[in-house]
Amino acid sequence: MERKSKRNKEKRQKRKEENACQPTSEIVLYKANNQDDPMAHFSEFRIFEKNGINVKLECKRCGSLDVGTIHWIFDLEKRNMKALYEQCEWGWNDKIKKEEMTDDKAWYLIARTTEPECKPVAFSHFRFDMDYGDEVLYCYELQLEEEVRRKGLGKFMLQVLELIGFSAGMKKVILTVLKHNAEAKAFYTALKYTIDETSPEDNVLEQYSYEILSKVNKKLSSSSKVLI
Ligand SMILES: CC(=O)SCCNC(=O)CCNC(=O)[C@H](O)C(C)(C)COP(=O)(O)OP(=O)(O)OC[C@H]1O[C@@H](n2cnc3c(N)ncnc32)[C@H](O)[C@@H]1OP(=O)(O)O
Repeated sequence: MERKSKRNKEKRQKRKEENACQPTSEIVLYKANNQDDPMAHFSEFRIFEKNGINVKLECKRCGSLDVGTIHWIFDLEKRNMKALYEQCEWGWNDKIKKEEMTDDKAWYLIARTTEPECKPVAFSHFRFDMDYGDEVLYCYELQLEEEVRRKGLGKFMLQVLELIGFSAGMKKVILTVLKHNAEAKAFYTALKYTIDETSPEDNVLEQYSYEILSKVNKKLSSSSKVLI
């Protein structure tokens, strides 16, 4: 008994010390959002060469993207998602979507073919943000051109997002998926994303056309490394 209570006391003390060492949410988010390049620590993950795809990843704030890239991002989003949005109460609105996608908080992970073409073929719009009191990497979009799908690039990019988010101290990677987007649902399920506790549940009064999925940062403790 005595040993146990002593151990409990030690545990409580350790937890107290750990909590005292935890930076506040504001600091964690400030640091995450003020990085020059969230991929700086993961240069080895910039290249994806598999199944006939040869692309390079770059990670930039929306404000650092050139007009041509922003135009392509919106065009791909519209080609991939407009019909799905229109199948539910969300509907599609160019102006609202453009505003969301060019918000100051928006970060982009972009895959381009190698030189000399440097043609963009896939992107993710993500943000470091607070969500119900948690610091999260919110994956707003992961969009691939049709010709590069089902070759492992989506999986690779999502894993890079996890690396970026978890190493910046985010508690989870979270996203919203339309329930009738069967391909995306199969993809996130294959990558072990599960229903987030904040996902709304259908009831007799209200049915939701979307669900919120997440993957938790299991290693988040004082002993894990926040790299920035
Ligand atoms: C938060 C959001 O952005 S939701 C919207 C997601 N984006 C879209 O719906 C746009 C159109 N689709 C896409 O851009 C892509 O197909 C994505 C992002 C959904 C998936 O990326 P991909 O590169 O095609 O997937 P990837 O090849 O990495 O697949 C990994 C695994 O996911 C599963 N998977 C992926 N696509 C499918 C599919 N269409 N049907 C069934 N399972 C699938 C498989 O288990 C696959 O492994 P396998 O190929 O060894 O069987």
